[in-house]
Amino acid sequence: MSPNGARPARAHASVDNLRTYLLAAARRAPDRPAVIQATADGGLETVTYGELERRVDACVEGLGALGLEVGDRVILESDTNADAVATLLACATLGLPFVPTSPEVPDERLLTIIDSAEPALYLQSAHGKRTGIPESVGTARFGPGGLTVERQPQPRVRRRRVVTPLDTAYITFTSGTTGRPKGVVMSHRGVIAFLRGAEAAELITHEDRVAGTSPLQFDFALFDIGLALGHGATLVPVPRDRLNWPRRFLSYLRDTGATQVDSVPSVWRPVLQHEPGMLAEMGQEGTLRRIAFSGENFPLEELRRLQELLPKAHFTNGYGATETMAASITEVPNPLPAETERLSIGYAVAGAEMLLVGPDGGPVDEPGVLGEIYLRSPSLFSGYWNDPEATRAVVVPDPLNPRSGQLVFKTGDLASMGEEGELYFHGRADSQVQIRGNRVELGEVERRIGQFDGITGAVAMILPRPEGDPVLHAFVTCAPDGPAPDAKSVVAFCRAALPAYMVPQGVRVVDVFPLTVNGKVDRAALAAHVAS
Ligand SMILES: Nc1ncnc2c1ncn2[C@@H]1O[C@H](COS(=O)(=O)NC(=O)C[C@H](N)c2cccc(Br)c2)[C@@H](O)[C@H]1O
Repeated sequence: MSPNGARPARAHASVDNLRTYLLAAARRAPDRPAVIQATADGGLETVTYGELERRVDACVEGLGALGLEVGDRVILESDTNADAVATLLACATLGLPFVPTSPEVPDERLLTIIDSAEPALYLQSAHGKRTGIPESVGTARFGPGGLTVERQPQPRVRRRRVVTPLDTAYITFTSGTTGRPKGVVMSHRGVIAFLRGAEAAELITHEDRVAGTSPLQFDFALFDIGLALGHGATLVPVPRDRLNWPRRFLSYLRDTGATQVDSVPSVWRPVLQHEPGMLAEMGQEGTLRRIAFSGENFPLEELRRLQELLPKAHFTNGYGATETMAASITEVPNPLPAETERLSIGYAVAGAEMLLVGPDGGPVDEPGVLGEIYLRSPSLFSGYWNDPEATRAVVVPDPLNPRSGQLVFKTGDLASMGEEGELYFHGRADSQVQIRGNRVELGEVERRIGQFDGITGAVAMILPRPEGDPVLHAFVTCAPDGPAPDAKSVVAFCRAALPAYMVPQGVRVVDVFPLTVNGKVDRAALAAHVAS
């Protein structure tokens, strides 16, 4: 087929594509607010669905003139805002996978991602500060008026004529805990399948204002964009400099009229510590209708405190991995019953199903027995970028029907089943370790330590030792006004309630828990504490 040098391929309006799905509201109600965001001078501005679509098309025109081929990667570096959304929707329109990243990602990590993804183009906003992009990559800046090209991408042969639902919407590089970061390749069909499944959870209506707090490279941010725009609601991206100051964070939520806040659990820690009063006031105002969290366990003591301050709000536990965007969205009772010791991750979203598989590879049917979660889902990713071996390890034949050709996602998470088949998360399979032949339940150690007077948070982990058994260590944060607990009392407190092998050898007080760029507790950083 002769190269289609003429005009770029586009997604047909009736076919699943992120742009079509997320701008549907633009057709129905162009004047409704799509994004409410901070302006440079500290004010707020509203971008309507009609204006958003105009910005998308301006960017499509700029991108379309660069001669890129469907599948060519575009690095998109930005905080979450209307122009970033317009740019990623423009990429979607042309079948250009965007690789989201954000200004606080270190240079060498960005270069690793560029080295792996071999992008055609690197995009940042008009005031982006990144330099040092390799010569082989084109560079441009995006803004409300479209693109300003600085360095043309290298010419490519264009063969593709159609953008299909199976084409890649984005590739997000996970901070792979081990070695090289893995690029999760997600198709338009996969993303939209999850967003449609999430609609059945009826989290929001078109009147909601969803505050997003995750950096663009974390697919929680992409979920926030998809959830808000997919419902014709309003996205309220929270600027990074607001997140780090509890009072400013809460003021921003109040000023923008946010009705839902999506975040990892750690976002609430400083708010609970420094501004419980202001949060309680907002709880009484009733504007904040829902708190949705994902990414890791929400420590129950912290969750209970948050619920006390927001007695009218709904709480939602979102569980799942980037490889399927997510898996389940579960309402958390408010208040949490006193006897609850573990949050439910419920059932997979509509159209998907979680299965527990035992060590023998067969299904786990009885309640209370641990198994690994396998997820059957139309939002299954296309594979890890350029890593078929890693892909084959987690995209596996359906254990219930291996001959069918059906593939499921092997999550690496352990869970047990309740009486009605709802699941309870028990941690990562690869973080389950034995101490003297006994499986250690880190969550149980953390829960026990969290009950010690004056301790506000606990993280337990197993540290390998060059010789002999791995060692169980605990890190704790304490109430600022209370006395720092001494390690011996904490160890004794654990010994009184836990089997010997689950009693930490070392207990170390830290001011705050270190966090990864995505806001999860950075366990590697804590482990380095001990090694130092
Ligand atoms: N709710 C939990 N309780 C406990 N452990 C959780 C929860 N959510 C995850 N995890 C853990 O994090 C792993 C996965 O990490 S990830 O790939 O970075 N993805 C994520 O964290 C976020 C996830 N893509 C996502 C994105 C958008 C919306 C939702 Br709704 C969920 C899972 O395999 C779990 O081990």
